[in-house]
Amino acid sequence: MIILGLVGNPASGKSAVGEAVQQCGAPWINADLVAKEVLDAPPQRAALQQAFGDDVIASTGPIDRAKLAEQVFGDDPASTDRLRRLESIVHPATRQRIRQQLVDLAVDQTTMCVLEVPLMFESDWDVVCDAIWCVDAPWSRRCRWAEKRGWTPDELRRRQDKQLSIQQKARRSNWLIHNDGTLDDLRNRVARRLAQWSGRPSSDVTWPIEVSRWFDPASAHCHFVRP
Ligand SMILES: CC(C)(COP(=O)(O)OP(=O)(O)OC[C@H]1O[C@@H](n2cnc3c(N)ncnc32)[C@H](O)[C@@H]1O)[C@@H](O)C(=O)NCCC(=O)NCCS
Ligand SMILES: Nc1ncnc2c1ncn2[C@@H]1O[C@H](COP(=O)(O)OP(=O)(O)OP(=O)(O)O)[C@@H](O)[C@H]1O
Repeated sequence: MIILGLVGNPASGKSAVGEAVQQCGAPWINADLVAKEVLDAPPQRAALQQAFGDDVIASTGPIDRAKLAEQVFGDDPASTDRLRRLESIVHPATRQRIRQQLVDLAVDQTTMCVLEVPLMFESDWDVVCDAIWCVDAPWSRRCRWAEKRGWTPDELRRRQDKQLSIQQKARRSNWLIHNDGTLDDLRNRVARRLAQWSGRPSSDVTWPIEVSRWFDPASAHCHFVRP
């Protein structure tokens, strides 16, 4: 199975690229969504309550993600300590679930899947990827998209500062996507790049696209999850 990694700045369009590749027939694993499920699982809830108290999690009811975000995405060292604590609670089970999803896809003879992990390099997921695409967009657009999630520009900046810089991410990726057009432009750029990667002229691109007809899974360089 070919694993295409997606990384980039927060609120830059990684998931939009993930959805575009998924439309080409490659299942999409989104680490943010996996981590969300893990955060609500009973062992992690119990650990969170112990670490962060009733302020972020009452004994019943959902975890207050906004309050937790306030506690961990600050600029001060105490916030960084709390973020490390949160990661130590959430990351091991998240890693395990992602690994299992990859194995399941490989067992199903999937040709290609997309693995979107904001902390791709920080958590060493890059080593399982056959290629990595890095997504970025102009700051003004990202602020607009972040605002729709209720984040201020300062909140967007603070989250970004907790990650490797976009220059470091781009340097360690195979392709930097500037998400500066429409969603249709993005989708078509993705399709053209997939065509190029599979050795087809990009003029060949006509929708619908099926990556299983374009790629030979045996060409995957990483056999980590081969059953
Ligand atoms: C603090 C939490 C509850 C805030 O939830 P919220 O719904 O506001 O954000 P969401 O989870 O959708 O993340 C949005 C973006 O924030 C950034 N972000 C999230 N966690 C981290 C982190 N540990 N370090 C740096 N940036 C992060 C990423 O760019 C991510 O795409 C949540 O982000 C969390 O549980 N984080 C720890 C788990 C984690 O590291 N997830 C990242 C993928 S493994
Ligand atoms: N080219 C575009 N034109 C218009 N809207 C876009 C474009 N690219 C992304 N968006 C929108 O911007 C928002 C943020 O995009 P997306 O969720 O893909 O970012 P992300 O990088 O995955 O964010 P994060 O990792 O922080 O969760 C979404 O609502 C998405 O639909």
